Amino acid sequence: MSDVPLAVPAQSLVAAVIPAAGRGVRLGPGAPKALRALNGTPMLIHAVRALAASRSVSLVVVVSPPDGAAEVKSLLDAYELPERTDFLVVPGGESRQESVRLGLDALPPDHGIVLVHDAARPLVPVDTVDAVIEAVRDGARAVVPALPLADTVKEVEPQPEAGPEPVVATPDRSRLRAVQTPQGFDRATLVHAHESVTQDVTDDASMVEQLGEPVVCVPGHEEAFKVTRPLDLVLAEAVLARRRLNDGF
Ligand SMILES: Nc1ccn([C@@H]2O[C@H](COP(=O)(O)OP(=O)(O)OP(=O)(O)O)[C@@H](O)[C@H]2O)c(=O)n1
Ligand SMILES: C[C@](O)(CO)[C@H](O)COP(=O)(O)O
Repeated sequence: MSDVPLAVPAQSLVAAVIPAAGRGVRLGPGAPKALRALNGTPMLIHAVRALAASRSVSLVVVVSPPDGAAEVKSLLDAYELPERTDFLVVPGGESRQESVRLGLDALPPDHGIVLVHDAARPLVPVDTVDAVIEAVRDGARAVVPALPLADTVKEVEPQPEAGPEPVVATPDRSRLRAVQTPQGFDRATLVHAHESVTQDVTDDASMVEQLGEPVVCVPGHEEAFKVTRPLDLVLAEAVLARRRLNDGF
């Protein structure tokens, strides 16, 4: 366990860091993934609106592609966003982990709760954002939204060449969860994790786990899926179309 004291008063301000510096290699050729359009609006703007929809989030720090800070600032100026929320843009790094750290470095001192949310999860519902914040306010150091798995999962022995991979094990699916973002943290715990863990990780909560600190899951949401491959764009636009129908415009 770390000796970082837990100090999240009920009225702590909440900041969201949105890593958006990835190239989107798995999506195929084109602009950096966060800047590609979903129904005519950049994915990043959908993600920023999704986080700023929470009345608890007073600051959003966007971590832009390394040479894209000016373009991202122009986008934030061009699209309608809630006036109660402040926005900052900082250039990102080579890995998601580095981009998140650069976002954390830019936070002003007065925000005690930090959410980290992938720009690539543009459709997360506000109820999921609020559930994560509430769990941190209730005393958790690290909170991840998560869903049970729909598929059986096999552990395999990866092969150097393409070809059949021997199965090593079939983990008990009932104990596995697919985790999403926003992941929510007591700020001091997350900063300490980013200062201490040097190993490559794929999410922020696993850095907190490496400190020996508890991480808890709250229910995630199907619409918080990550836009990773081309088919995910089709799904995202279908979700937006369904929302427009449900909203009656
Ligand atoms: N150097 C990086 C790499 C990723 N990300 C961000 O981390 C989130 C999750 O990453 P992922 O979905 O893997 O995005 P990409 O790295 O862009 O995708 P790919 O691996 O296909 O290139 C995305 O919002 C992405 O912009 C980032 O800020 N900085
Ligand atoms: C952080 C994350 O979205 C949680 O599921 C995921 O680990 C990011 O992985 P990626 O391969 O960098 O997209």
